[in-house]
Amino acid sequence: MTWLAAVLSDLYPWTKTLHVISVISWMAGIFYLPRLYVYHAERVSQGLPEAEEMFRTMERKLLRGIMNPAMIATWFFGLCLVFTPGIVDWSMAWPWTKAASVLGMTWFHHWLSSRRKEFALGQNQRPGRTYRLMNEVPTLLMVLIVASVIVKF
Ligand code: HEM
Repeated sequence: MTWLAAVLSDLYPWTKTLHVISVISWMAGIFYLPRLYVYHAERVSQGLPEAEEMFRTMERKLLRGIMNPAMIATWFFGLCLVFTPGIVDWSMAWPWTKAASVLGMTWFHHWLSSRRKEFALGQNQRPGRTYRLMNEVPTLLMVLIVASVIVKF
């Protein structure tokens, strides 16, 4: 065992603690930001321009201040867990369903980030209903991820 593998093994419970804390912060934003977009899209279409600036500030702070750092921390501690000896058995299905789902979650994060830039420029074309529907994407991925790591099929 290399020194790095030994360090990762010693730190395992703490790495997992930090992974789950980062996950909670990331998911809080992933579920809240599309809700903000629903209200933002609907308020603007109702002609309330004074609300526009407040929504833009809330969206920017949530994405840059919480979601981006939380996503990076989730990936960092998640990959530390992957490289911890004896944790991931790639001959099982769960690491693959988890990997596919976290890639999907990361794609969704970037999709939200692109939509934020459109809102910031006043160029959102999508109705509130689109954001309501898209809110189901992270819910489905979360179910797959949690079942993968807990059931370990
Ligand atoms: C972003 C890339 C991610 C990687 C590389 C990753 C990887 C891992 C690994 C290897 C474990 C250790 C499993 C074990 O100790 O048996 C783990 C645990 C866990 N992950 Fe992730 N993960 C990622 C993202 C996520 C996300 C987005 C969620 C939730 C939506 C999540 C939720 C969890 C939970 C709840 C555990 C603890 C399960 C337990 O042992 O009780 N992970 N992760």
